[in-house]
Amino acid sequence: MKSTLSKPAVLLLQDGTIFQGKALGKIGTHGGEICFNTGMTGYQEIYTDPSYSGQVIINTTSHIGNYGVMTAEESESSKVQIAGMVCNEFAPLHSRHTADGSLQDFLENAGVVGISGIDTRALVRHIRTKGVMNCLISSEIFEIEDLKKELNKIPSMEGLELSSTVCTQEAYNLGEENAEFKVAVLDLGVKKSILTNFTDRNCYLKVFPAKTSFEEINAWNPTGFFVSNGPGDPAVMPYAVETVTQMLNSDKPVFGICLGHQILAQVCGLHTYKMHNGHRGLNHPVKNLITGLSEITSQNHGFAVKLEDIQVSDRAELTHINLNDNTVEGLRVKGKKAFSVQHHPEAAPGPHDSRYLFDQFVDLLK
Ligand SMILES: NC(=O)CC[C@H](N)C(=O)O
Repeated sequence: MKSTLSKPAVLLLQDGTIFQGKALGKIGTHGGEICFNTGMTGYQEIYTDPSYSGQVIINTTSHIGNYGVMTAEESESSKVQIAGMVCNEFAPLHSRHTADGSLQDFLENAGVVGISGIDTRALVRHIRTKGVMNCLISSEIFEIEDLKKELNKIPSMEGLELSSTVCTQEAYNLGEENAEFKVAVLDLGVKKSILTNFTDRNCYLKVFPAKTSFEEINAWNPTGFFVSNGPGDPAVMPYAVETVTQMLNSDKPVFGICLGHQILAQVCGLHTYKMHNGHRGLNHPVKNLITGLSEITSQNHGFAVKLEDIQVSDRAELTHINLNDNTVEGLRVKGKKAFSVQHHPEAAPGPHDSRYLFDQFVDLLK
């Protein structure tokens, strides 16, 4: 067993609560906003999803690491994005014939500081009651006052713009050049599997950095626009709201996922808010109000669009609702070929119930 895994570690929450456990990943000190994901599989996809930038992930499933990693195939971006990881049982050994390494090595090489041996049920119940907060994990500092000092340096997720730091810094193309449709992607922290869902549907892509102007994007002459998922607070991204406003004004089809949905909502004059606790998991029930059918969805968000705003909007119409807590899950823009969802139709990880939304977008491109 790696020696790291036998060293002690500590988790300090912003409200002063302390959990003791064992180190994993890299020996060090790191923190972020503490969030829980209830998915039972897909840890590698989660850790490499750019939407998790700045967040420490509690995996509520009881065993993590047991199937190792497939570095290239199962990563949602080119690096590990999470700010830390908390779990109950961390598997020192993995078993899967296609794995190319262990999760311990994967996290250690990525510089991720983690902690295992935590009663994740108690921890999640605590956060569910108190609401989302910052935390610090350390396997090198054990003095409470020193830990508190480090924790206080972590910024609040509310008011934080992160897309421009995690997105591509150079525009690039993906797919077959002679494909039927050309989709311009506004990269706010896009997941790889979203892009493959487009290229699998006869779309040639050009992926643009978050702060690219509409003029530059439209100069490529796309058939339609996609506004991606991504980390941070949607309320502090006026640049993206401006770009998507112009996308909408062009009358070409527009599709948004998660952060992209929150931006499209703001274009329609709706507001977003920070949730008491976000939605992160693979089994969240959502109802499509147009078809009357429900779908089981993959989710990862800490902000949401205000339901009261969309109920009185003359620009946006509610298309999907969350069956657990009646939060806004989807909208379409009246009189435009534009729609968006809060959940993740690409899944990765998660069920594929909502993949029809990619087909719906391709139908609009036609
Ligand atoms: N997956 C996402 O795009 C997340 C959107 C946004 N950062 C939120 O937490 O709500």
